[in-house]
Amino acid sequence: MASKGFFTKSFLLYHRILHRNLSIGKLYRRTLSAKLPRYPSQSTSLPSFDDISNKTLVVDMDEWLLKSNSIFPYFMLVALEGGGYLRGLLLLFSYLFLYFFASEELMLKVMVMFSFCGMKVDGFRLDRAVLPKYFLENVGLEGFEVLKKGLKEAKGVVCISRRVPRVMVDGFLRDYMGVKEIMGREIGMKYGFFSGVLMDWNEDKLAQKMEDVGVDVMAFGSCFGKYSQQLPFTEIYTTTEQEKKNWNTLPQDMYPNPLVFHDGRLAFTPTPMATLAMFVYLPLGIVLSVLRSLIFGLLPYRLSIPLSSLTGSRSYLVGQPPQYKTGTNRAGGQLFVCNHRTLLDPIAISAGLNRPVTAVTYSLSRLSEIISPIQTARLTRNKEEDRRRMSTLLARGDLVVCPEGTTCREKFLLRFSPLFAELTDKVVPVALNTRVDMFYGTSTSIFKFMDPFYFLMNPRPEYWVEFLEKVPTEGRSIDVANGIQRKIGEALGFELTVLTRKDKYMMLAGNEGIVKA
Ligand SMILES: O=P(O)(O)OC[C@H](O)CO
Repeated sequence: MASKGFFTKSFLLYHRILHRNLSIGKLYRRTLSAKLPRYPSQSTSLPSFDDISNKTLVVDMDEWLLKSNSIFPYFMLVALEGGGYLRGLLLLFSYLFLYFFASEELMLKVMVMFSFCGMKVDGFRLDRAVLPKYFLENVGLEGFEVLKKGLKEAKGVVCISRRVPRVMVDGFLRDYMGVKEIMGREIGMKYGFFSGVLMDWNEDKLAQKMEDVGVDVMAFGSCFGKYSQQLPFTEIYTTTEQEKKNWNTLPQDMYPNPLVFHDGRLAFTPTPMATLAMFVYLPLGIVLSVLRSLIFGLLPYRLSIPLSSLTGSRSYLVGQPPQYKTGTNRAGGQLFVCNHRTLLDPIAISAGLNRPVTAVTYSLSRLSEIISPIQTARLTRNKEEDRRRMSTLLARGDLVVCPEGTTCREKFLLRFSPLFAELTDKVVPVALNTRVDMFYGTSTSIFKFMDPFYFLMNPRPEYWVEFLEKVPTEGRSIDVANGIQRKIGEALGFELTVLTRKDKYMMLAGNEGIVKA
């Protein structure tokens, strides 16, 4: 009996090994052979899989979805936006120092340590507020098509990130790509803070996941070839970095969820060289920012505009500003309604008109109010009180209102709050646009009083101001507000949304955006 049992067990073991080796052999050949089902490098067509309803796709984010394999910029964003300039500088120097002799794994561990060590776990939102923009700009269209098809038709999709830690990719994959199952490396935590220690990639966890999923698993990413002996993939698709260079970048209009809001100061991808250039430029940027602030704060517009253009900034006036004087309509002044790009919008309008205006504000920091070169007046968010305040101001002179209630960096217009339409019989819509090349002049952080300085710190900040035809405010105020939103949207080529200030702050900062004075 015992020997029979022994033989049965031996036979089963032998069968299992043989079966496994045959499968491995098959996979191994596919992985090494030139006939490997490689993804066509210059084609947008998908690998030839038709019915995938019974299959699960495992997609390696770094190797399949992203065009560039360089992950330094994501760590620099965490270091700079989450930690500050000193942390960013330390990360940059350590990276440049280790670049020539450290292994990829050591570099990764050092980058994680410098970016995360000591950062608070609670409230870590960079994966939702800052990083998605940069990941999206690096998504390859060809790789994305596979993921999209998988999410639509396959039994399941698992996205894995073997290098960039899970806390960094979670927001991007979940909110913008629509992936629900995400596996990645973890970072150690202690007492509510990141320790900065990068945990090893857990191959067993992936193997376990695959076992739960079943046998029909298609893998996308070269790394899977190495692990084909342990993991039960039926097909492996790979690509090389060279091939990915020929991939197209995912166009913005194909983002599964549009990127309306994002946060963070940096307006460029912080590669090592770009970051170094930014640090070298920073002292000059600070001088420029102070100089430009003084120019606009102290000099009349006929001097400040040409002088500031000598410092590199540009303002463009599209079309003619309205030709009339203050006090010619029944309300006293003229009501200007604009979209909101930065805190400097009313100043840009005032410069375009070449006369002072008053701007109504909501949740503006006390410092911004004090240093503002034009008069500002607070709103309360109490409709009756705000109507009263705005009517009084309008009776005294020209008034600028940004009915979106918060700034938007991308080519979208938020919902226009309709109160302004109840104040006067005609309003002048103003379409505004800005361009920055190094720093964003808006934020949701506690340091938002720095916003205008950051805008003016850019090497070449630009403003476009376009005064549109006057619009009568007849009919329901909400229709008037929507009509003006549409007019400004058409002038700028921006998309209209019904999103609000609250939506923006909830998404980026996890609060309602009420700044304490
Ligand atoms: O800083 P934001 O983008 O919330 O906009 C602030 C508003 O201009 C305050 O009135």
